[in-house]
Amino acid sequence: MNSIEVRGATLSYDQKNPVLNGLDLTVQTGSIYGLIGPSGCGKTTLLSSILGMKQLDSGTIKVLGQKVVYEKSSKFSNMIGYMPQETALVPELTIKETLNYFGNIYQMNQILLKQRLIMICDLLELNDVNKQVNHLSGGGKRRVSFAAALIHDPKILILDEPTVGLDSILREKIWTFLIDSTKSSNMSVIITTHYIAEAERSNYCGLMINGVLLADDHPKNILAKFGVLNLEEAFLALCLSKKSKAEGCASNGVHFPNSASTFDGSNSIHADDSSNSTKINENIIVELDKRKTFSGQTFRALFKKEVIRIRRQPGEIFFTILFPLIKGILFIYTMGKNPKGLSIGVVNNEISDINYCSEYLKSTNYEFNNSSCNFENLSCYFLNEIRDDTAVKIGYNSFDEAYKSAKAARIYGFLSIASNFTEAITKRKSDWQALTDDVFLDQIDVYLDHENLQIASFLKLRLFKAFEKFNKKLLQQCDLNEKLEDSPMSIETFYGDFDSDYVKTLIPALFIQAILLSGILFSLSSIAQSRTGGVWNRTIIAGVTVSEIISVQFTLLFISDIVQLIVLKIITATLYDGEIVGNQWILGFFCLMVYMTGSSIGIFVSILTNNLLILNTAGMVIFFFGGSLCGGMWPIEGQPKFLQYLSVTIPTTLPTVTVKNIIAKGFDMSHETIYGGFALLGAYIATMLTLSFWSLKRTKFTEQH
Ligand SMILES: Nc1ncnc2c1ncn2[C@@H]1O[C@H](COP(=O)(O)OP(=O)(O)OP(=O)(O)O)[C@@H](O)[C@H]1O
Repeated sequence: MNSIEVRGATLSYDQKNPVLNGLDLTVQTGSIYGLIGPSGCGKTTLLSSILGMKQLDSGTIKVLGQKVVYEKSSKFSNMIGYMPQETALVPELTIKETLNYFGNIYQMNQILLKQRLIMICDLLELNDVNKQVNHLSGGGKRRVSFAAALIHDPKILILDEPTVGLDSILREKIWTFLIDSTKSSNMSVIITTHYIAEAERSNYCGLMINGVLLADDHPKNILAKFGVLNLEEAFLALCLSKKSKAEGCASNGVHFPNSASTFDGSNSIHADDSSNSTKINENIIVELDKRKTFSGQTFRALFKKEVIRIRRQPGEIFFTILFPLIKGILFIYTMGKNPKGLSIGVVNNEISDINYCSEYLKSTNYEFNNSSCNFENLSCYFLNEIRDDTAVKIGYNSFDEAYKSAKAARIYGFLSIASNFTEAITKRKSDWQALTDDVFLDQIDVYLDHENLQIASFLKLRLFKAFEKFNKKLLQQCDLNEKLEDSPMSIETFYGDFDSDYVKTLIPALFIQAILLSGILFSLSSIAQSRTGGVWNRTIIAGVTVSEIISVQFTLLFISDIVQLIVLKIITATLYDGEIVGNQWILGFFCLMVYMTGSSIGIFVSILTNNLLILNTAGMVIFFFGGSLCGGMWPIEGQPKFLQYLSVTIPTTLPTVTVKNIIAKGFDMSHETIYGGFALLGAYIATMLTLSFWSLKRTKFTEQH
C-alpha cells in the first residue's frame, strides 16, 4: 500500500496561475520521498494539501488509503508527524514541556512518551531540556520542532525543510535516523529540502516546477539517465531541457510521469511493499480505536500549555486582566470628585476694597450686627459663605478688570455685586406690599466659563447654596421664617439622595465595561497567541478537536474571571463606600456572566482573523461602542431613536441597568431588569459560542502566508 497518493492535484490561489497543476505523486510505505524544486514552486502548498490544510481545485489525495477532506481531521492524524517550515512552537515552553505537549495531544502513553522524549533529545542533541524555546538558537528551535514531529513515533513524516540551519553533522544524523526508521519501522517520509545533495539519500526524488513533477524516480536512476555525478547537475540539465516543455504541459493540463512509474518509464523500485502495508493496516485499526474525540489527556495538555504561556508572559496578564481594573480604580479616584483650588473673581461695588470684608467680619465676630433688620456690608456676609473648598476669591477693582482676566482664562468666573446690595436685600425682607421694581434688579451678576461645563455647573450650584445659606441666616435675623425662601413645591427621592456622589451612579456602567473589556481582551490575546506562529495548525493536524479547543479556552477564561472578580470585590470593598443593597451572590454571578459574554465575543472575533492589529482595534471598537451607547454616562433617552434601538441590544446597556438595580434598589431575580439582563447575556454567550464553534469547524486552520 502507498502511504500517500496524490492524483491530478490542481490548486491556484488567484484562479489564474495554478500552484499545483494536475500533479501526481506517490509516497510508498517505508520510503523517503525527497521533494525538491525552486523556491515558490508549490512544495509547501502540496504538503499543506496532503494535510488537509488547503483545498484542491480538483484531484484527490489519499493518506493511508483514506481520502483527505479539506479541513477535516484525518482519522489517522495521530499517525502523521508534521514539521512545518516555520518553527511553530510555543516560545514560552521549555523543550521538555513542548515535547510533553505534543506527546499528550497525540494521546501517547506516559511511559512511552518518557522513553521517546529521552531517545529523541539524545538523537537531536537537545541537552538542556529545561531551556525555554525562545532562548534557543535558530537551529535549536528547528531541532525541537523536528523532535515534536517525531515524538509520537508517526507512521508518516511530512517534513518541510527540516534541516535548514542545522550543521552538517546533525543533518547526517537526521538522515541516518530517517533511513533507519523507514527500514526498521516502515515509516514513510516526504521531505522538502533546499540541499539537493541531501535528496540523493531518499528512495525517491521528485523535482517540482510549475506545479508538476518534472522528474520522479530513484536518485540513482536520475543520475544514470543524465550521465551526471550528482542530483544538482541532473536537475540543472533537466530544468534546461524540460522547462519549456514543462510550461507547455502546465498550460495543456498534461503532466510528466508520476511516481507510479520511474522517470524512464520503468516500474517503481518499491513494488515489493504490499506485505508491509497489510501489517500497517492492522496496526492502524488498533491505534484508531485509542484516539478519542474528547480526551482528558488532550484537554490537560492544551490547558497546561496555556497556563505556562500566560505565567511566563506577565505582560499579558497585566494588560488583559489588570488593565481594566486599574482603569476602574483610576475612574473611582478621578471621576465625580468635587474640583478643588478653583479661582473666582469678585468685584464688590458695595465696598471699594475686598480685603476690607475680612477686617469688617472679624470686627463683628462674623455675626449680623443688627437685630432690627437694618444691615450694612451684607455682601461681606454673603462672600463669607463662599468657602475656599468652593473657590478661592480674587478681588478685582472693576468689572472690566475681572472680565479681562476671565476672558484670558485666568479665573473660572467672577461675581459682580451691586453697590446697593445691602439696601436692596434688606428691603426684600421688609413690607412686601411696598416693594418697588428696583429692589428686584439683579444684585449679584455671575459670569462663568461655560466651556468648562462641569466646573461651571459645580460653581453655579455652590454659589446658589452659599446664597441660600446667607439668606436663611438673614431671614432668621429679621425674625422671619427661614422657610420663606423655600419653594412651595418640594421634591423628594425614593432611591438615592440629592447629595449622592455622581461617581456612584457611574460605577455600574464602569464595572460592566471594565469586566466586558477584560473578557474580550483576555480571550482575544489568548486565542490570537495560540493561533499565530503555526502551533494552532500543528495542534489541529494532530487531531485535536474543536470542542477540545473551545472548552479549554472557556475554562481558562472562567478561571481568569473568578480571579478578576475576587480582585474586583477587594477593590470595591476598599474603595467603594456605597452600600450594595441587593444580593451579592446575584451580583457576583451577573458579573461572571458579563465576563463570559466578553470572552465569548473575544473568542468569536479572534477566530475570524489572527491579525493582531485588527484584533486590538476590534477590541477597542467594541469597548468604545459599548461605553458610548450603554447609557451609563448619559441616558439613552437622549440618543436619536435609531441609536436607542441599537443601544438596547448591546451587552452593556441592559446589564448596566441590571447592576444598578441590584446595587442600589436591591431587586432580585423576579424583576424584569434582572432576569432580562441574565437572559440577554445568556443569549449573547450562546450565540457567540455557537458562531465560534461553527466558524472553527469551517475554517480550522490559520493562514500562514
Ligand atoms: N495563501 C496564499 N495566498 C496566495 N498565494 C500563496 C499562498 N500561499 C502560497 N502562495 C504562493 O504560492 C506559490 C507557492 O508557494 P509555496 O509556499 O507552496 O512554495 P514553496 O515551493 O514551498 O517555496 P519555498 O521553497 O520558498 O518554501 C508562491 O508563489 C506563493 O507566493
